Amino acid sequence: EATGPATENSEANGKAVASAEAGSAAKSVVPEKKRKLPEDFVYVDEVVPSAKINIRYAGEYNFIGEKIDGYKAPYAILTVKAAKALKRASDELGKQGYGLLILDAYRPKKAVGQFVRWSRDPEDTKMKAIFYPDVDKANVFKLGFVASKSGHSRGSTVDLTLYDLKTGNPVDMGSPYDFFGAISSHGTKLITKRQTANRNVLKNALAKYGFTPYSKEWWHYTLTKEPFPDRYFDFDVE
Ligand SMILES: C[C@@H](N)C(=O)N[C@H](C)C(=O)O
Ligand SMILES: [Zn+2]
Repeated sequence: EATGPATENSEANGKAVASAEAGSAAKSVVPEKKRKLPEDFVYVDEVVPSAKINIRYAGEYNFIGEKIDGYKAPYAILTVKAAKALKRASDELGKQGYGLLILDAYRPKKAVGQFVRWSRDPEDTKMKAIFYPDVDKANVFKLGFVASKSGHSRGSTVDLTLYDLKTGNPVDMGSPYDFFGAISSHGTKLITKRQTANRNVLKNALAKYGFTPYSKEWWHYTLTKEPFPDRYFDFDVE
């Protein structure tokens, strides 16, 4: 049995998932979508209605422990092209009994700016025990766990996992979302065969519809033929 950090089904992550699922009860407090998105962008729930959405950076349960700049509401936004590809992957996964749980999508540049400022403050280790117990936060960029120019800001990168359509529970991927450590890499030997198989279900479906995985983070995928390969956007998520 692999040892390591708590998985998505564990108590720590259960809190986040519970809050995601409480999302339906709390819908009235989620601000109405108010932004006319830039051309070629779309709210993901309007293209992939079966997806659950729990945008961690719009709340406090994330590696910093604060709401992140530019996330004014917990919406997932992507380019139309990426959202449509995700819909095709989701339809295929649906036949295998899985739905998608989206944890981050388009990320404004100002959010990345906050990540950079956070990494330079050694005093602030509020979420270290949960998200980066074995890593010095000053090194999260160098180690590739966070990017100072993130694909997320180009609008065709998504962080996501699977949930079981029968139970509604997230699938066990062997390490929690945004756990910065070797156990989050594709191909790690630190997880069980079942957990590896679960990661591969997600990877194979997304690869089939044009997404490239990221070796260090099982949850992070970029549309290979992205429509804005050189543009980094900064409009708010709202
Ligand atoms: C921070 C994490 N969720 C992530 O997305 N990491 C990649 C490397 C990024 O910041 O683009
Ligand atoms: Zn990511």
